[in-house]
Amino acid sequence: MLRVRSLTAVTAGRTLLHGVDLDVPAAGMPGARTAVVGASGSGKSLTAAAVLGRVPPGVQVTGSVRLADQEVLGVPAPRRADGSRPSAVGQDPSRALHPLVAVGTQVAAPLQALGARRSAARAQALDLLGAVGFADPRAAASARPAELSGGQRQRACLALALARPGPLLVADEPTTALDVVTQTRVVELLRERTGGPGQPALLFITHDLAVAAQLCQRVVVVEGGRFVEVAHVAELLSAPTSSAARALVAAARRAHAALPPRTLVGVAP
Ligand SMILES: Nc1ncnc2c1ncn2[C@@H]1O[C@H](COP(=O)(O)OP(=O)(O)OP(=O)(O)O)[C@@H](O)[C@H]1O
Repeated sequence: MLRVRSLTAVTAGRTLLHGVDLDVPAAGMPGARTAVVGASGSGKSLTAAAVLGRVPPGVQVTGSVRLADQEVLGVPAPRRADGSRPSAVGQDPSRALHPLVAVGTQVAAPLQALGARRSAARAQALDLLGAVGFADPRAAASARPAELSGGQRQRACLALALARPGPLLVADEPTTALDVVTQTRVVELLRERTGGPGQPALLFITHDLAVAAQLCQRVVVVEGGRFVEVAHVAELLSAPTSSAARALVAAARRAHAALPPRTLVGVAP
């Protein structure tokens, strides 16, 4: 579904991404939920930005990003053909939400655009808001984004991204502003709604290998703008080969040990 080749990002003579390659298979195939994991500043968000056509000004990218067989490098997602337009949930939810429009109206809009009647779209939007963890979906639906907390806005963005059908969901640290319980719920939701037949594939960006391991079958480890290891999550946890992967595994194990059992499933003790 997604094929990135020789992706290089340069700014002011500094190379930020060194010709990286990345594949995310179509939903229903092994690896349809793939995580890019690395320390802060390693190049994760730039990779996601290149896939979404949102590279910051002053950063030049070269190489190839093919999504559903279309070359999309440098083309912002809204300007792409339907079949090659990914949906996104990111670190900064204010980018995705219109500040003046009620959240429920925003989540219902793509459902209506797909042909649902207004009342059906509204009901589905309430279901999605409930699924992302709003205890009172009606109150969330009638709120403007500024009336929500940062974590609530992030969940509203996730509901919006799930309402938009697409070949790929790019989720860049979508759980950072969330408490552990809500984080677990959002990870479960992403596992239910991505990667299966008829669902979008998932490119999941995180610094937290433990979260990636709960959700994704394949992990790509990034360090200093290079993709240093690609492995099945179980292989990576049991036998990491790069120093970056070993550090991530050690950090995930420490976090796992510090949290109650079952909070982080999928990471061996
Ligand atoms: N607009 C920009 N101009 C110049 N350098 C940038 C720009 N955006 C990112 N960088 C640099 O590119 C490198 C990779 O940044 P990126 O945002 O991809 O990191 P990251 O792995 O997502 O980190 P984090 O987990 O902290 O979000 C960093 O060294 C960063 O300073």
